[in-house]
Amino acid sequence: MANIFLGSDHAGFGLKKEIIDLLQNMSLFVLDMGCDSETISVDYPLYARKVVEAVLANPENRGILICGTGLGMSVAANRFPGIRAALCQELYTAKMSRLHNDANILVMGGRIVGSGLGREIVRVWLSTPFEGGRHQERLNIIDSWHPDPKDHL
Ligand SMILES: O=C(CO)[C@H](O)[C@H](O)[C@H](O)COP(=O)(O)O
Repeated sequence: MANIFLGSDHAGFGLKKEIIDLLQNMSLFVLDMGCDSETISVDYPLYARKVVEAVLANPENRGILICGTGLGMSVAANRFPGIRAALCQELYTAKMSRLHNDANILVMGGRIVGSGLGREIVRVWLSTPFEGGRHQERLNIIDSWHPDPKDHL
């Protein structure tokens, strides 16, 4: 299984800690790229970028980003070619984001998703494969717009 890189702002810090606990219990390699506190206000794009760079370094890598709503993190991460960041606040979207979109970053809102649901979303997201086929052809169209993602880092 891939290495998993996590990032949050202050609003996502609590849920991120829950998810790290889950992933470590699953014996996965996990790296927390910050932030480190829920009491100090920070800027989510800085943490989105750290995780984006780690995910783009190896196609096997995955990322999980958490802010208050998940919106800021998904907007920031999806600015980067090669990133397919999926904002998932329930299980169906989490499953489909892997089956159809080959999402390489999962985004959640720490002020929306509780720890029980958040853990289930992560379990489903990590265990669902990409279907390929017509979905790969659609992703190829997107990738053709920016052939080398590293040019945009
Ligand atoms: O989506 C977001 C930003 O667009 C996130 O939810 C942030 O976590 C949120 O904006 C942080 O809000 P705060 O009032 O600065 O805690």
